[in-house]
Amino acid sequence: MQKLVICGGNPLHGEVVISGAKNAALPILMAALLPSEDVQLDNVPALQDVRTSLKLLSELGVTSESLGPNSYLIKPQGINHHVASYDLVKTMRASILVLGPLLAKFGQAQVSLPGGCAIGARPVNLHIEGLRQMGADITVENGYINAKVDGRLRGATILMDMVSVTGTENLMAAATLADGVTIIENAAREPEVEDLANFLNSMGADVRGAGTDTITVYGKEKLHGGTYRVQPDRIETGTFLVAALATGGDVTCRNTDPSMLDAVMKKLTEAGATITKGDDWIRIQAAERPRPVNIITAPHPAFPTDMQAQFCALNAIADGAGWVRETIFENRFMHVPELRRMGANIELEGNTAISKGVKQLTGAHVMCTDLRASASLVIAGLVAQGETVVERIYHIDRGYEAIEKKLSALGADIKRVS
Ligand SMILES: CC(=O)N[C@H]1[C@@H](OP(=O)(O)OP(=O)(O)OC[C@H]2O[C@@H](n3ccc(=O)[nH]c3=O)[C@H](O)[C@@H]2O)O[C@H](CO)[C@@H](O)[C@@H]1O
Ligand SMILES: C=C(OP(=O)(O)O)C(=O)O
Repeated sequence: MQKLVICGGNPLHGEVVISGAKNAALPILMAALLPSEDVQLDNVPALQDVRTSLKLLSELGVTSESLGPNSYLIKPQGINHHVASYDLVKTMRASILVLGPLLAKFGQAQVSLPGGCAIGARPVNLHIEGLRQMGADITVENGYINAKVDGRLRGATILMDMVSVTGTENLMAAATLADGVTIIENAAREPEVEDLANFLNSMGADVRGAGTDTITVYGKEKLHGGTYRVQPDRIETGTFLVAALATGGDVTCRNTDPSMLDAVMKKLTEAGATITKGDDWIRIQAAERPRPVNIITAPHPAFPTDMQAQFCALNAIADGAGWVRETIFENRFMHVPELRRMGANIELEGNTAISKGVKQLTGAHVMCTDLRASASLVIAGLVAQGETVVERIYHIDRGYEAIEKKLSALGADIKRVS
């Protein structure tokens, strides 16, 4: 099994090019089965989750052709199978995003229940309830969601009980081929939802209001093909910004979008960073030991849960006490015991991680438990004294393209070993 070996202590300096967003690319790939013509997707990140998505699509009968390292031609004409099996769904929860598009286009879908994962139970009841309101007949048996509808899904007004990102995306994508108008209330406002809406509209869909809490979709009989560029990854950007500040560096993230990162940049500034930005870049300069910050995760535009683990690593070395409260997932502090192995002084009280910053972390063997927990361990390794060995890095490869290469180019001493 591969590991990352990091010798900490080098401040990060230079420029890093940000990849396309995992959490935008995955729903877009699944929605690429909706049209009746080919779709070209650009700026698709080279990630394990993308390879899993292409495999899932290929099992359905979608063929894809690589047009370069980050571009694919998706050909949805050959779909002859409507089942997303447990073997693939268990490795990537976002597989659930195939449910809405398959049902809308073919009137049937069988998708394995994703089940719980390290960060929480993560049920999909809102996806199922919304599709039922659109006329689908859905049963859950033997670990599979079996969905069918006679004819087309029907437009409906759906009030979501909770804000759900993939729930909103599944219903929005399904609604593009429904008969009539669908209104999704209490919709997620995450930038990835907007990116999916823009992609759907580029194929002739009529989706309005994405980025607000009410999305209206005017259903069409069919969608056409096209070309679309996936938005930059705001979480990868945020991760590099935190790594730069933690190491006392000076880093510019290129090919990104600062408008998606207000809450993160606010906390970085509170932590003592100087931030400058342009339309598609952000520069962070560290001046002193980071100051501690207090964070509450919440749906966009508030602070993203996908960035809290990285800030736990930052607070661990900050000059004073700070806390991080997680309100989205019930078990998203798996990184804390690992950070403690490196000398961090962090206490867990319910859903809050309270940290008393230490001057120096020390290298240790640590283990990844989930994607962003892995990122926090890498950041801790970059600042720790001595060698840190990060194990089970398949988690990090789900969501960070060539992380060790990008960090090495910024001056980090990091290598991947088998
Ligand atoms: C592929 C992708 O885009 N993943 C992101 C997406 O996950 P995902 O879309 O799975 O997360 P949700 O927004 O759905 O989850 C938010 C909360 O709602 C709950 N819930 C959700 C659906 C449902 O049917 N019932 C229910 O109770 C969840 O358990 C969780 O407590 O948004 C999360 C929250 O920003 C991010 O951390 C993930 O990186
Ligand atoms: C939790 C995440 O992803 P997923 O929903 O795919 O597990 C993430 O991107 O941080």
